[in-house]
Amino acid sequence: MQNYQNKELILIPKPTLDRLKLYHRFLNEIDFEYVSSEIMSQRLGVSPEQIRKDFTYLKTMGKPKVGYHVETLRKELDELFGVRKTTKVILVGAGHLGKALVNYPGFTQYGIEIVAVFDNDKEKIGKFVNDLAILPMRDLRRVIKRFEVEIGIICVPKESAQQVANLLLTNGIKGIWNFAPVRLLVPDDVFVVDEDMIQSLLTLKHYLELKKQKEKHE
Ligand SMILES: NC(=O)c1ccc[n+]([C@@H]2O[C@H](COP(=O)([O-])OP(=O)(O)OC[C@H]3O[C@@H](n4cnc5c(N)ncnc54)[C@H](O)[C@@H]3O)[C@@H](O)[C@H]2O)c1
Repeated sequence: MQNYQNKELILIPKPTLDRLKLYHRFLNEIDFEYVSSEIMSQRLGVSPEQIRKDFTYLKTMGKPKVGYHVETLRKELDELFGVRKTTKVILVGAGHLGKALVNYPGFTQYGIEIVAVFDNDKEKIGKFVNDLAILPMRDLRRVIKRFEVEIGIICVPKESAQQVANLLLTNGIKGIWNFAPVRLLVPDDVFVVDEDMIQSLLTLKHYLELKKQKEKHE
């Protein structure tokens, strides 16, 4: 029952949340004092009405003819996404993708710190990715406890993903960023976000196909 209540706490619908992330990124790129929904609309391709509606989820109100105070909006969105608080993360699967993620320097800017990398391949254990030594799976519990890790990233082949997820959960992880192309089964109080670049590419391919077909018929 309690698990269900946890999920109920998310009041902002997913499409709105996705747009708020887009606005957040945009606000970090500009150095105006105020920004209007019209300007944001021109730059982001979202209608001004939609932007104003999305901002009703925040405390900040726009001023007529001036717009929104950028710094206040930025702070509020930082808070919404927990950017100013550091969240400790571990990654399992130090392969092609796992290494690329560990090597990516951009997470820290958003309050995400990868504190350890794990793998079950004896050949890899002890080797370094960036400045992190690859650890054996038996160290999982100790590291999660010591660093109070909240999120686990899964970068193992799909055949091992559920088993790795189970291990993460038994050791106290409550949020999983899953890159394996498989639907993970988890209890209700655990959040899983699936990431799939292939799906995004297929969407892009689909749009290009549509465009080609349209041009053929014109
Ligand atoms: N979501 C995306 O857009 C996207 C893009 C690329 C790859 N992937 C997926 O990410 C995963 C990793 O891809 P890759 O190319 O890096 O693979 P890879 O084979 O290079 O790396 C996988 C790593 O996982 C380790 N591993 C396997 N089973 C394990 C277990 N039970 N416990 C701990 N470690 C284990 C392996 O030793 C290896 O180091 C795959 O599931 C792949 O399909 C997703």
